[in-house]
Amino acid sequence: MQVLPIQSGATTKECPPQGRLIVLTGPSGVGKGTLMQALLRRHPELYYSVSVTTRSPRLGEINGKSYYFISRNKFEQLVAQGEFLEWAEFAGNYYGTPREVVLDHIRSGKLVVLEIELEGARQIRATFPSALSIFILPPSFPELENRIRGRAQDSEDAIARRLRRAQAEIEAADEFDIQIVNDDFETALNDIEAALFG
Ligand SMILES: Nc1ncnc2c1ncn2[C@@H]1O[C@H](COP(=O)(O)OP(=O)(O)OP(=O)(O)O)[C@@H](O)[C@H]1O
Ligand SMILES: Nc1nc2c(ncn2[C@@H]2O[C@H](COP(=O)(O)O)[C@@H](O)[C@H]2O)c(=O)[nH]1
Repeated sequence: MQVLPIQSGATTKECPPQGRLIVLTGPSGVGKGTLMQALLRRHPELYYSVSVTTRSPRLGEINGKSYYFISRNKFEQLVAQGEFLEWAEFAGNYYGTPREVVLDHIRSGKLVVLEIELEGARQIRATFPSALSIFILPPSFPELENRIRGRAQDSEDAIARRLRRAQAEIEAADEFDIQIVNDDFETALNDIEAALFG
């Protein structure tokens, strides 16, 4: 049987060839989460990896669905135990992708989708060369700021930190397999579908 090596951190495992890791990345506020939710509604067969974070829940966010919300101490403990496929600090908080559950779903043949920031996406590209990585771009920087502010869920300080980081993130777009501009939402969603399903 043909096998696909999965390289994840220090370990190398094998799994059947049909599973695949898909990474959606791009600056904060560009619309990754909204696109992801729409994609999951259209394709319930996709497995969405719920991340772990030390950020406080926003209004309406549900533990275990939006994120697993944990303390910094607990997060650092999980890092030391090698529990993350990738992790990064972003705008003052930690974020990470649980390792085993994602590997299990890839092994069982699922398309596993991650919605993560730049540093984590780079880690995945390095450890999973076969992953498909999609970078979502805003139509313009002022529009990105409008979207972050329009979401009205972050403090002024958090918005400033996210915008400061966004410029460098946008400059990294070419590192990834596919670049999609999220101007018209339906067009961007169709472009993601085309990248995933041909
Ligand atoms: N094509 C679009 N046109 C206009 N507004 C959009 C578009 N796509 C998303 N938005 C809006 O932009 C805001 C930010 O979107 P979203 O929260 O999905 O961004 P994000 O990239 O997931 O941010 P973060 O990385 O911080 O979680 C939301 O209010 C969303 O409704
Ligand atoms: N490296 C990782 N980044 C992640 C993960 N889960 C989410 N994110 C990204 O963090 C920022 C901020 O998210 P927010 O919910 O606080 O707005 C955003 O770019 C997310 O895509 C993860 O597991 N690893």
